[in-house]
Amino acid sequence: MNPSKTSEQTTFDTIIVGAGLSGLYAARVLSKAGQRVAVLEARDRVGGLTYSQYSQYLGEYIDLGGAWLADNHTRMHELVQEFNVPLIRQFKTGQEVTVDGETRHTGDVGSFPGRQAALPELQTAMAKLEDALAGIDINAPWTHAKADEFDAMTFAAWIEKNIETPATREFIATSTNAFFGVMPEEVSFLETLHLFKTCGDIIFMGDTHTGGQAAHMMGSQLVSEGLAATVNGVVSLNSPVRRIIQNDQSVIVECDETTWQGKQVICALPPVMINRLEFEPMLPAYRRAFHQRCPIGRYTKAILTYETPFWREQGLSGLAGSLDNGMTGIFDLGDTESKHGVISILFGGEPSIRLDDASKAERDQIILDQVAYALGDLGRHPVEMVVQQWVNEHWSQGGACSYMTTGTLTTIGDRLWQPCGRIYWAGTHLSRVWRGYMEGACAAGEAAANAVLAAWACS
Ligand SMILES: Cc1cc2nc3c(=O)[nH]c(=O)nc-3n(C[C@H](O)[C@H](O)[C@H](O)COP(=O)(O)OP(=O)(O)OC[C@H]3O[C@@H](n4cnc5c(N)ncnc54)[C@H](O)[C@@H]3O)c2cc1C
Repeated sequence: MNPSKTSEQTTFDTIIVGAGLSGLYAARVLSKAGQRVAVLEARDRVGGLTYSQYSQYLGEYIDLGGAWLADNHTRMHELVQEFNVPLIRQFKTGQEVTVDGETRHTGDVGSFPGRQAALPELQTAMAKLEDALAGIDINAPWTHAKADEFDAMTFAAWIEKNIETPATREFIATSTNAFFGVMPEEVSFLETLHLFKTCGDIIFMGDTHTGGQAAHMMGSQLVSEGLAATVNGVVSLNSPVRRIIQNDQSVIVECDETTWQGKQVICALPPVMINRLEFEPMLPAYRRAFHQRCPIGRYTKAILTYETPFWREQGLSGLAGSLDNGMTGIFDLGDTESKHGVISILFGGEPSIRLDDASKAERDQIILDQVAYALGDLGRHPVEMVVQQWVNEHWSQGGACSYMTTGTLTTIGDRLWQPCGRIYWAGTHLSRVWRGYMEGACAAGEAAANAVLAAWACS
């Protein structure tokens, strides 16, 4: 797929930087419209934050990045069907577990076991949050009546001000850790509201019936591979982009040993990765400020495989959460007929921090301890265990979502979607639906491609 490694220029209509779902979806829209496209990817694979490995033991793919879909992830569902990617409804028969240190609380799925102290104030807290959410315009969150106040405070500050019970505070605080890999102390409250609003609401995001955790793929990277195979042009792997030069007529995109020319470029990278690129001329100050004020969250995900789904025999569903931030969540990845057991355990935001700098042995021990506390001691003996620490991935620097710090949305929010000359922007962080999710990545890619096509039609 790579053009020869020379300094020869290769000319396309649009150059797309990044072969994650967003870049590839943009490539799909442009290809269908008849454009010739080059997608340049730094890694030796497509898919970005979707990354699948084949398990010899299970005879199927396991996912170390994005996997779950809500029923209203329409673009992703179409792709899943088109590329025959296995999709399993979330198994949820049996009891749910909440661990608090080594103590295990059990209850019906959705009954918040172990969270009794949080429940009396939970309804009031949720009503306050819903109230704030109601005023958010997805296309212009900076127009909220309290935009300045909300953007000057972190989500943690809002929780502190509005929720009295420590247990309820803790419960609400887990949401950004879990859904975006971001601690409430790190993110603007206005930005938090926008993130939630693009996904529907906070309850729907964690819902296992039709919401954010309704069904999961076994092989999400197959979607990106399918998209890459249908690009009208080139997908060039091992091609880290270093510099983007634009003038009145065209853009030149430089990799280490190749140079690409196009009429415009779509940059489909998270801001932390855009910060590493050189632009000539320099990007406007507001755009540089945005990229500097939009870090990415922390996610570590592990998949553990067992001879049998032993927890089911004990009446457990395999769904588990944590009261003390020991981990974020455990999910059973099997279907009702599964012979083998397979679970996913996620450490998002705060729970991920203690894994980030741990040795491999310490990290694995923490993971196995958490599984054992939730599902029992048999959890210490997986047949296979694969761990992905996204903060330590050179070409991602974290996951799942880029988030804006305080004061960013209100100062530069209204220009986030604007192209800078011939440079257009994509990536899930710019989506108006399901920001931070695979659906959001596709939607942002589609929006950027449509903007390119609109400009093309006028030229
Ligand atoms: C552990 C984990 C679990 C998740 N779970 C879910 C889930 O269940 N459901 C869901 O919907 N979403 C989930 N997500 C989020 C989802 O995977 C992402 O939102 C989505 O894949 C992001 O796509 P993207 O194209 O915007 O960005 P990315 O996937 O980050 O794509 C950017 C691409 O650019 C490349 N790149 C970087 N720098 C350069 C450069 N200089 N030159 C060329 N290429 C470069 C990268 O290698 C990458 O391929 C999860 C993410 C993680 C990490």
